[in-house]
Amino acid sequence: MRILVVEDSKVVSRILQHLIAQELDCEVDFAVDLASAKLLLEQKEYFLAITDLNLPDAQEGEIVRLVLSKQTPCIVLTGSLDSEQRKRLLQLGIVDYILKENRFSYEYVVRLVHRLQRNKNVKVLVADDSMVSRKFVRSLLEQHLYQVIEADDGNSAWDILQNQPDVQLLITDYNMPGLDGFGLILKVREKFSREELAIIGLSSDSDESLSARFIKNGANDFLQKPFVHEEFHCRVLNTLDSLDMLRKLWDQANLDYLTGVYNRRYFFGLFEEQIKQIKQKQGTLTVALLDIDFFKRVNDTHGHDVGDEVLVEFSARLKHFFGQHFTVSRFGGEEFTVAFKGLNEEKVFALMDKFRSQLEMKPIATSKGDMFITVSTGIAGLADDSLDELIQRADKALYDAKESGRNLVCIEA
Ligand SMILES: Nc1nc2c(ncn2[C@@H]2O[C@H](COP(=O)(O)OP(=O)(O)OP(=O)(O)O)[C@@H](O)[C@H]2O)c(=O)[nH]1
Repeated sequence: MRILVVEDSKVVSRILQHLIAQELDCEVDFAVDLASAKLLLEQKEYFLAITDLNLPDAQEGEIVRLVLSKQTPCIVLTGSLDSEQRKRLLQLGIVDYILKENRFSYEYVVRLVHRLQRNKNVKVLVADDSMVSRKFVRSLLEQHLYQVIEADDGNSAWDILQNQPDVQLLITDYNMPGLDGFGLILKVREKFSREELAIIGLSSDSDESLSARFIKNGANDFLQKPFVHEEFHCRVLNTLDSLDMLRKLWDQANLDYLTGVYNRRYFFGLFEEQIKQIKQKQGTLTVALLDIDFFKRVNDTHGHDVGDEVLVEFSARLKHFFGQHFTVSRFGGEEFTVAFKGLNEEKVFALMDKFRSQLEMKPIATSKGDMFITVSTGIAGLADDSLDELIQRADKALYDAKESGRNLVCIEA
């Protein structure tokens, strides 16, 4: 990714250069006037440009028109801006303008660029029965490079969310025929948690209690129509930053830091809950407990880092083999579980034995060369006991597999 900075002040260029190098993974070209910016824009393709408004050879903001004529998103960084200039720039379709006021201004620029990089992969659903309003919101979102999907009422928004669960932000109007904004949010929050989907409510209704009601019903934020560009973008930016933060927190709490598979805490949280339903419906749950054989030798012979590499690749294989349909977790050290809902012990045995033999045949590539490893596995099916007791029974079967020579799968006796 390549960024163009057009700035005649050496101090500002240096600050930007420093912050970009620290925070962003991209290449940067600097131009000090319109002429050199023109040359660069003819030679190279830019993800976006950050430009000063007044340059030594172009005092009237010509640089903005030039950048936009190349279909390059443009952020204006300027010392001052009157309300006429502001209006004109927004109408031209710049991403945003930032006043050079203090260090937070430059940090905001970098945060914005960072966000724009990610926005290309962020889907936003806009639900509004007014086409004019929908198109306006779409145009604002597209200036910030989001992928935009439109729905003209609450019910079609709900259908889209069912089919496209990777939508990260829903922007919904209040008054819509059929299912209104509140009805939609209530339905959505039954299925999508705050880590999965963020919601911003919109309304032109003058009822002043609407914003609080939207938020109490599960929206993250609310915007009163008509709104100005800047407020819209700041709120979307903040909402998505909070979503990212929540997701990071969720990952830290539920995923194993080394291998990225679920951790013990997630496993117990999920199955303590599910076990009740499985028992009520007389369903089946089988757990396999896996332990890499002689793993201590890998660490002792090649070092802890190589041990880590083996754990990472072992988890990746486990996830690849089972992860699409079943729950793979790391319980700690070199011990893992796979939980199989709806499969009995015999079926799980067949799957685990296939995994075991594939692992034995294909060495793991590490920085110290290829390594053959094997795994022992114990299997137990849910009976009339607790999750802890189920794990203990799988552990006993694992002990049998180790005692019987390792590289084996055993079902509880
Ligand atoms: N590299 C690495 N090693 C770990 C990690 N967690 C635990 N271990 C090591 O895993 C090893 C487990 O060894 P043991 O429990 O003695 O078992 P083993 O050598 O696999 O032998 P068996 O299980 O009896 O086949 C120990 O050396 C731990 O230090 C980790 O996150 N990274």
